[in-house]
Amino acid sequence: MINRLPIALTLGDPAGIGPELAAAAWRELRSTNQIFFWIGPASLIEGGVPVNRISAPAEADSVFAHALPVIDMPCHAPVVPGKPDPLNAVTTVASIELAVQFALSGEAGGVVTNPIAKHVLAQAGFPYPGHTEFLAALCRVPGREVMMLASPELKVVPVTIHVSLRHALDSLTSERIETVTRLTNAALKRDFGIASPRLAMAGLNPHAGEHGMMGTEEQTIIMPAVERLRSLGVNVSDPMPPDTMFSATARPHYDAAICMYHDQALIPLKTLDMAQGVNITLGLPIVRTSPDHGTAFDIASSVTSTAGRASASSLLAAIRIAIEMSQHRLGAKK
Ligand SMILES: NC(=O)C1=CN([C@@H]2O[C@H](COP(=O)(O)OP(=O)(O)OC[C@H]3O[C@@H](n4cnc5c(N)ncnc54)[C@H](O)[C@@H]3O)[C@@H](O)[C@H]2O)C=CC1
Ligand SMILES: NCC(=O)COP(=O)(O)O
Repeated sequence: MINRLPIALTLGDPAGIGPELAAAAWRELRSTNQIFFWIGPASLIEGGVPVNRISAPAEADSVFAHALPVIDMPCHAPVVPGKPDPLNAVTTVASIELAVQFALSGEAGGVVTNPIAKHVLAQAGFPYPGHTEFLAALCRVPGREVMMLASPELKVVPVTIHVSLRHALDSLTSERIETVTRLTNAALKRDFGIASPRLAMAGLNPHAGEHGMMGTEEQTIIMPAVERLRSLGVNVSDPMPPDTMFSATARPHYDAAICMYHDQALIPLKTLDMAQGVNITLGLPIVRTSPDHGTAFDIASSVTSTAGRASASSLLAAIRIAIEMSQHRLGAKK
């Protein structure tokens, strides 16, 4: 089955590597049917990549083989690569909003986001800690958002996301673990075609608490969630020692690891495979993926002066997975 619905790719922070990656991704995909369009300032696409301004996603299909389709959305302040300006936050946010609108209306197969700098948006008054929470609000499902990072070797899901470690510990509840695990289980079936998902539950403490000697959250918070999940038919492990559960011998025994906090999940994934890691938001009515890396201000440059240091591999993986997820969902509707 070929999905002809194009993917909407957002601007991200215009001073980051997003514009350069959009151009690189088009070069790589222009002769395939992995069609996407970019929502951002057409003037930022450089390096000899032809641009064709479109006004609706449906126009992307006929344009894509010859030029990068762009819904032109100018920035308010001059864009200096590597030097983010909060004045341009309004365009960054508007690009995300429009992409979500296209996905909700069925005009786009899904949304792929280029990286944003959280602190830059915060300086401009943006009230969300990241895309994940903002997208849930735009889709009117706040609190149901679940972040998954996926690579060919590993899928991880942090139960708590963009909060300090201290706050993450305080906000860890059996209810949240149960909700995140149920949504992950459902997404593995719906979006990845895994009929009977196997889930690994991480412990929180060293040695998963060592029978209560090194912490009791495994017994008081995590295990009650595990028992409830099992009563609902979810195939989930007891809390596993976090230091060994990501080893090469452990990984083949599960389809995704449920982790207690952001870095417990993202450190193993990015260490194993930052180049192909993809960030996926589960729990939304739309498909949303993103590269696993950030804005990389340290290497951002205009394409004309670039040394070509930014790799588009994670963005390409994000586009491919968005298309695959969209196909799974379209197939399920038939
Ligand atoms: N999905 C998103 O919107 C994400 C946004 N961020 C944001 O990015 C900003 C910078 O975060 P950092 O922690 O510095 O992480 P980063 O991923 O932007 O950079 C870390 C290192 O990896 C390199 N790098 C990143 N992407 C690369 C690529 N495609 N090709 C080659 N090298 C690459 C960078 O040059 C840097 O040395 C932060 O403000 C953060 O909020 C971070 C992660 C995800
Ligand atoms: N560390 C992952 C990250 O920052 C991505 O967050 P989001 O912007 O996709 O919510």
